[in-house]
Amino acid sequence: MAVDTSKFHTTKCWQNPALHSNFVKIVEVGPRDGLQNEKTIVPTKTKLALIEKLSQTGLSVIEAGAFVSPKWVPQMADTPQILQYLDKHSVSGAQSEGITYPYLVPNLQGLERALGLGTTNLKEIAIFASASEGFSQKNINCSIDESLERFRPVLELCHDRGIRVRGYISMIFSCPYDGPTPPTRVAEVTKKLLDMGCYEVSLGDTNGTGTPPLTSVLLTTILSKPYAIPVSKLACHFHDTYNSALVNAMTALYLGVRTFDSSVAGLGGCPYSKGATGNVSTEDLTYFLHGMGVETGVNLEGVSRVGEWISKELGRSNGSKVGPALLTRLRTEDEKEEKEKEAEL
Ligand SMILES: CC(C)(COP(=O)([O-])OP(=O)([O-])OC[C@H]1O[C@@H](n2cnc3c(N)ncnc32)[C@H](O)[C@@H]1OP(=O)([O-])[O-])[C@@H](O)C(=O)NCCC(=O)NCCSC(=O)C[C@@](C)(O)CC(=O)[O-]
Repeated sequence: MAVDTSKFHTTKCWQNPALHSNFVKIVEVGPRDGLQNEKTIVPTKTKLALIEKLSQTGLSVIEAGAFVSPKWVPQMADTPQILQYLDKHSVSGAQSEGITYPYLVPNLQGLERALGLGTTNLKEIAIFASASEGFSQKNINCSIDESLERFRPVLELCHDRGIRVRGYISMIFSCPYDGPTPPTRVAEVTKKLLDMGCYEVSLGDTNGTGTPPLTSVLLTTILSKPYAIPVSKLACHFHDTYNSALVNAMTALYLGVRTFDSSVAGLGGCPYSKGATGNVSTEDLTYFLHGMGVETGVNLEGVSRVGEWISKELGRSNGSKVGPALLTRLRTEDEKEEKEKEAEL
């Protein structure tokens, strides 16, 4: 019997009747998570061009850099110049208006470096904790509890200055140093970050070892008592190392998550998690979400062109499957149209 595939395009098979929002916010992390692991230092002008190009694709949040120690992550040493540039351009009414550009901040020193620049464009920062002790030590040189204590004055100062704070948690499923991560540990750290004043917590599958059952168990644990964290406070940050980011996103979508992080061209990796590759690409995530009948506000063709451009600039292969396929199809269609026009003359 023939299958009527047209139904697949109209039936919102993911839609849980208890959840109403049909909009997903995509947080683009390419300029930070995507570039932080590049071996050769990417010129500041390339980073700025990337941010400007991404700013024209309908994305509403673009993580722009990290005020971390330049000795630890040299690639992020020019973040002050990036913040200053974006400040000037948003003030003069450039296309970046209405877009949030958050920066990673590991401690008070990082926040003070950012505030010391005297810009008006610092609207949001992100602090980053870990669900595993081993990664916490390797990444930020302290235990999970110590990191939360370091974040307290950061949150207080941000609160005074009206700066929103997002929280990240790394190694939500497993850690290369400590092995499997208990879901209750992730739930505890999530609750602590929210209680301290983060408006949202992004759950990071840093090494991409998640699967749909693991995603389901983790989210159900966080959403259920005794944690009972509202799903609107959660975002998912899936790396695609084992090619499972989209099926995990599907699982999270079904459970009500409406914010996902991704990286143009699938750029990225974490300097302190060996073998970790990039986030799910923004192109693949956008195509998948649009195919599910979800709105994102992101222009898929536009972001695919940015993915093609940055891959060439960095001299690496494009980590997106959708971007190159879509652009090839569009070019083939254009050529066909040209030939038809010529034939008519
Ligand atoms: C947290 C520290 C600073 C601790 O590093 P430390 O060495 O323990 O810090 P310290 O307080 O002892 O200071 C040592 C030196 O660093 C300086 N320093 C201290 N703080 C800063 C700062 N903010 N900015 C600039 N300089 C700083 C400080 O001034 C001093 O300089 P010195 O006296 O030697 O010249 C360090 O470990 C660090 O910067 N780590 C960042 C690592 C990182 O960026 N990792 C990647 C991002 S996390 C990630 O990718 C995961 C995520 C978010 O995407 C989600 C996921 O996928 O899981």
